[in-house]
Amino acid sequence: MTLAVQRLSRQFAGLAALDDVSIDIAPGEFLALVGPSGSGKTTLLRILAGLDYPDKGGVTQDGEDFLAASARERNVGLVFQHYALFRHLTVRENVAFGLRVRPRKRRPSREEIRTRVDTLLKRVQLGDLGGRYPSQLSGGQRQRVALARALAVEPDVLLLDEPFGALDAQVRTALRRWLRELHEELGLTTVFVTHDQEEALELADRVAVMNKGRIEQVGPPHAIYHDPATPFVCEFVGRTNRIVLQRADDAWRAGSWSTEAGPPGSSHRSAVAYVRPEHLSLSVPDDEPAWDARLRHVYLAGSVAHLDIHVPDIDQTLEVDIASEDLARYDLAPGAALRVAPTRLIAFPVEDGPAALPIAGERWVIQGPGRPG
Ligand SMILES: Nc1ncnc2c1ncn2[C@@H]1O[C@H](COP(=O)(O)OP(=O)(O)OP(=O)(O)O)[C@@H](O)[C@H]1O
Repeated sequence: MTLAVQRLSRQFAGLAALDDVSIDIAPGEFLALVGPSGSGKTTLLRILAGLDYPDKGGVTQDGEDFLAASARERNVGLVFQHYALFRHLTVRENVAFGLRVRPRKRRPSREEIRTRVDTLLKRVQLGDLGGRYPSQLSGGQRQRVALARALAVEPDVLLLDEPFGALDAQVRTALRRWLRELHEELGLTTVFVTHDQEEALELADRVAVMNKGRIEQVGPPHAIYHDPATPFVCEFVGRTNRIVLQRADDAWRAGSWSTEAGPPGSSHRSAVAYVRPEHLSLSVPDDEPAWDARLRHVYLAGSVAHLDIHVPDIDQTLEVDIASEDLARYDLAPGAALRVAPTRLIAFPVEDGPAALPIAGERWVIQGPGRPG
């Protein structure tokens, strides 16, 4: 059952929490909503859950009006960051709750409830802890109980709002992998809100990046990471370096580095370009344009080394990632002199004038030193 979100708008005190948002959520899809604080993620989720209503727009489920159904009729499972488990109920009773409170006609028998709770507790790997109270569980265990409780009513759609937000990094990583496996096993449609873009890229089939109540880009994780559509997505998702390019005749230039690449027929004079740290090369052939740079710091992070290098020519410190094992190969100690050049940039021409706003819809990719992409 496809959920079609059509042109939703929601205002609070004159401010747009959602501004004309449309997206189709396919059956069995794992969709992550990411974006900075206040970008409208929770508002969209609450509307899907039936906890809030839009001022404009609608949602249909296979053509039927989804918003006309009450929260209960929608058959959604909900999990929030702060586990709203009932403290006076055991784990088993918490998981069974949604089934016990059903109207008599739709309520499964005691025996059926017991079997279903057993199965779910095993599935969330809490089979032995059914008799405990929430206060006797770790944060990660409580979130798994919350998830089991949401799953007990056999929802069509699972809505998760920062479910691992309050957990430490290690538990969080373990739980997100586990959640992805669970999602694949059950084939549920899942909408997952997080402000952690890494979590979204790792978990989701598609990621919707939200900014100021709008969806800036939606696509599979690799497209969001490798082909960000707007400057905002470049800056929000993953680490990046921002460089200003100036046009000089047929070349685009930033200090001593230049490239002949440019959008065909473009008449713009300046652009902002984004380069990922892994797209800055330290082994540039002598006849290719490059910046002279000096290594400032090396941060070793396991298999990857993060370098801060200073490029006097453009007066910027850039982040470069290389494989840790290459540190010795390049003889990289702080203070070392380097030649560096971007191997892939995403560039957005900007309007002339002090505001230098990006020109909507215009963007080009520069691939390889000096070669147009
Ligand atoms: N009930 C409300 N009353 C007034 N303003 C609200 C209400 N709910 C949300 N807002 C406002 O709407 C905007 C979007 O909020 P929302 O909670 O959807 O953002 P979010 O992306 O989920 O943020 P976060 O990551 O911080 O949870 C914010 O500016 C917020 O202050």
